[in-house]
Amino acid sequence: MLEIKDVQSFYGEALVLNGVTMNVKPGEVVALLGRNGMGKTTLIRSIMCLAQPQVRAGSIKWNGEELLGLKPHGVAQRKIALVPQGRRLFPSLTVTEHLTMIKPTSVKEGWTAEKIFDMFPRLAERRSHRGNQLSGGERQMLAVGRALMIDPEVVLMDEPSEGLAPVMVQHLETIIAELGKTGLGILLVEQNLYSALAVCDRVYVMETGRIVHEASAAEVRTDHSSLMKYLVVQ
Ligand SMILES: Nc1ncnc2c1ncn2[C@@H]1O[C@H](COP(=O)(O)OP(=O)(O)OP(=O)(O)O)[C@@H](O)[C@H]1O
Repeated sequence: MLEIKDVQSFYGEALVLNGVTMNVKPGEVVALLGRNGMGKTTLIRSIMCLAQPQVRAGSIKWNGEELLGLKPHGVAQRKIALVPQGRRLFPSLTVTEHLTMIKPTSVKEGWTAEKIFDMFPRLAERRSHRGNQLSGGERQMLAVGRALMIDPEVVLMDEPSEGLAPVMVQHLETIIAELGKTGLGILLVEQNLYSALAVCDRVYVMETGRIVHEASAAEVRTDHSSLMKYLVVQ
């Protein structure tokens, strides 16, 4: 289980996360909602121990072990994967190379490039295409596939549906729901309430660096009037 407690994160002297407490249990799809600039990406970066922001208070524990102070590759070694905002692919590497640079083809355990291609047939068709030759949807599929190649127990997804056509968003929702059923924990950063509700079990809402609301997805589906002031409605 991922347990975030009273986290305060700074960029320079600017306090951006001000006492964030939340958790993600195994097999749970948890949505972190909030408008632009509220601190969602900062929380993801804090969990991954990326160089910025600086976490100056609180704890981020994974199965009881403190993550703060680790290097990002140490976080990844603990089976925590990131699908970053903007996908961050290598323009000159092929689809296959993006996957096999994480795990060589000789390793047959866990996720393999072939299993990723089974999940995303479109990527299989494009396996020899380079990062800069892919559409936005294909890039997002590859970003998810690449994250899975570390055989994660939890995946942090930073606005994976951003900029995608509605049909791609639906495809991605199906994949996220299926992954959740396999026992993977997923922290899904979203701005769109309805997109999050299509897949998640639980919802947190962030506003200016604080969690201002927590509810089960079932509660929010029944009545989300109290959340609307915090969210983008599309
Ligand atoms: N590298 C940085 N240096 C200084 N301030 C930053 C940096 N990155 C983000 N911020 C500021 O921190 C605040 C939170 O940003 P963050 O990117 O975490 O928000 P967000 O909720 O993920 O929004 P978005 O959906 O736009 O990504 C914003 O005020 C932003 O301007």
